[in-house]
Amino acid sequence: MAKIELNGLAHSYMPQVQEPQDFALKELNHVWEDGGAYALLGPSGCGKTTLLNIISGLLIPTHGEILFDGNAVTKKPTEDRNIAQVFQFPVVYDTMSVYDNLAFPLRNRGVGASEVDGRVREIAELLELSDSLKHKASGLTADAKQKISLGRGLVRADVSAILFDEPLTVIDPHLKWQLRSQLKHLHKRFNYTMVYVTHDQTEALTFADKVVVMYDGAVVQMGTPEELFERPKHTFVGYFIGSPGMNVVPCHIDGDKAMVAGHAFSMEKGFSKVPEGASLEVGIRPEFLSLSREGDGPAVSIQKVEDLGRFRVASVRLDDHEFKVMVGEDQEVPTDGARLIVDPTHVNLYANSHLVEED
Ligand SMILES: Nc1ncnc2c1ncn2[C@@H]1O[C@H](COP(=O)(O)OP(=O)(O)OP(=O)(O)O)[C@@H](O)[C@H]1O
Repeated sequence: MAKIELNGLAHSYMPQVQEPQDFALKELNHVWEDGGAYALLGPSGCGKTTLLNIISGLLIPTHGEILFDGNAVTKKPTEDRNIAQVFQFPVVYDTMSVYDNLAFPLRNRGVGASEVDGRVREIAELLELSDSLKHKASGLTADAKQKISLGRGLVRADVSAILFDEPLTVIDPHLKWQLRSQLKHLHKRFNYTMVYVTHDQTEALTFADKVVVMYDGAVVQMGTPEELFERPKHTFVGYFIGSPGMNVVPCHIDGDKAMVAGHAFSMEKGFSKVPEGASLEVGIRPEFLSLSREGDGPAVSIQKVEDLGRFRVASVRLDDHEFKVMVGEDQEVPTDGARLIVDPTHVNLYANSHLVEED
């Protein structure tokens, strides 16, 4: 498998580029390690497919270059990049058996029959397709066909990378959960370099070692699921990752406190690097807020409480600002006299939507 380097990569679909907004993909410099599992996560239109198509060779970027193990492949066609691809909809040969479908990418490369057999059976076993190897693909359900597509993508061990474009979209929710875990297991076992496009955070967080969060054509953060949760580098990451997402409200700074609507939120750290004139916000995840009748937190009014099974989410109002607060099943939601208690170690400060590093 290969290390993938993206050097100064940017792409515009316009014939003449005039301003930054003309770029569907804004400048990007990244190294994706050999054997890493990367998820490209972001809302519709943020540039995920554009980036994947540049990696696969369907698009030549307007600027920059892409290297596989140090070799530039920027202008090479897909067939010369030695990659496997799995798409949103199944790509299978209906008239062939499941076995022959899985064997196809290997036979196509002239791999010997006994190696083909070993590899096909191993992948079939891991994807729970062993019992249907002799069946014709035409009679199978859409789910089973997509499993074959995944198997065809995973069957060759000598590819530079495997690229997945929303491969679980057509899959039934229960099987989706199972396949996500199987993919993770397959990655651990074979150490593939995997790039996986999705707009589903659960899919990205369970599958990937590193999640690349994209927003408006730019990568706003690349990190482990823990990093994205604990230290979102952009307010968008805070909103997008987590359910419910991070609370983000305007503030100003007074010493080591963030002032929100005249109330002080202690942050227990200094921020001397706040850019002058920037628009400031605090970001606090619902998990790090609580409600109590005691303490010196600001008084809030409870707007509604939603029961989500293992926990409840209280929506509370502090002047004009709404906060979501995660409440455990065994905790009380005070109906009157509620105060908002903030865990100061988990208050993040944002200037013009970007995280301000603490001193
Ligand atoms: N062939 C094209 N010609 C012109 N503009 C395009 C083309 N393909 C994509 N775009 C634009 O580029 C931007 C990024 O699109 P892209 O398909 O990469 O996003 P995405 O994150 O993959 O979205 P989705 O999840 O909906 O597939 C969008 O504004 C889109 O309209």
